[in-house]
Amino acid sequence: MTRNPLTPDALDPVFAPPHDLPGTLISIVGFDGSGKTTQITALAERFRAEGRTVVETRQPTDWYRNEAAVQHFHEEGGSRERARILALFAAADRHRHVQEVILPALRRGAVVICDRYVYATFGVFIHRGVDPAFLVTLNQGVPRPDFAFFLDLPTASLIERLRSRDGDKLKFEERSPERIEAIVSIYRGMAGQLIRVDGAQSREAVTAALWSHCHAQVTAG
Ligand SMILES: Nc1ncnc2c1ncn2[C@@H]1O[C@H](COP(=O)(O)OP(=O)(O)OP(=O)(O)O)[C@@H](O)[C@H]1O
Ligand SMILES: Cc1cn([C@H]2C[C@H](O)[C@@H](COP(=O)(O)O)O2)c(=O)[nH]c1=O
Repeated sequence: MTRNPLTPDALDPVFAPPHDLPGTLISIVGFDGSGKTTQITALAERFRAEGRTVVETRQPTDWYRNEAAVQHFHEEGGSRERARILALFAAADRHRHVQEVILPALRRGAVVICDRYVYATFGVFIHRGVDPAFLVTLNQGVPRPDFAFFLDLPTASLIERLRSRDGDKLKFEERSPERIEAIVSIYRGMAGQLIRVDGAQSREAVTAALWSHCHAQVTAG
């Protein structure tokens, strides 16, 4: 599979100018099993305890996930041509989710915590041979998160967690250490766009690290 490099500034044109809405957008990315769901639940609990309205959401949405071709692609893999087609669908799903869920919640002043977001589409589709510039074009105009975190873990730890959670029911990428490594390297290449957090720490330590980055600004909002 061809892997095109993602240059450090390549992601910048994807984002709209900084939003001035009363809410806060937080994205948490990382390979499957890195602890995103666990941390989103923990952060949401903390923000609610501070009296904030929180919207927990995710991309891709079920509109994308429930499509048979998508499920086949994630379970069994597929060609670069198929990946390009699904990249179009994933971008449509993202723009729809931004317009219908994220922006309305930010306008209401909510803390929106999004599992994955646009970063993950680069991880998945560059690995499958899609040109990064094409992905930038498709996804252009999405709001830049106020905070975007990357939960970084060694491949062996990811595999251990996925196996203990899902047994043998692993997806195409999850079944191969080389594929995991390739996708995680794409996330690491987005340094500068993402705040890296050591996801191998205890659940509580990861939550504390995320909280320390964002709580002051968010609870003041
Ligand atoms: N810090 C941690 N230490 C040990 N185990 C953890 C930690 N965080 C999460 N886990 C466990 O690892 C597994 C994966 O966590 P979780 O479901 O939160 O990851 P995820 O990134 O949301 O996964 P996916 O993308 O596949 O939905 C779960 O069984 C969870 O209980
Ligand atoms: C297009 C697209 C796909 N993904 C992928 C990455 C994951 O393998 C699955 C979602 O898995 P989850 O563990 O159920 O969250 O979809 C993505 O994350 N972003 C995309 O744009």
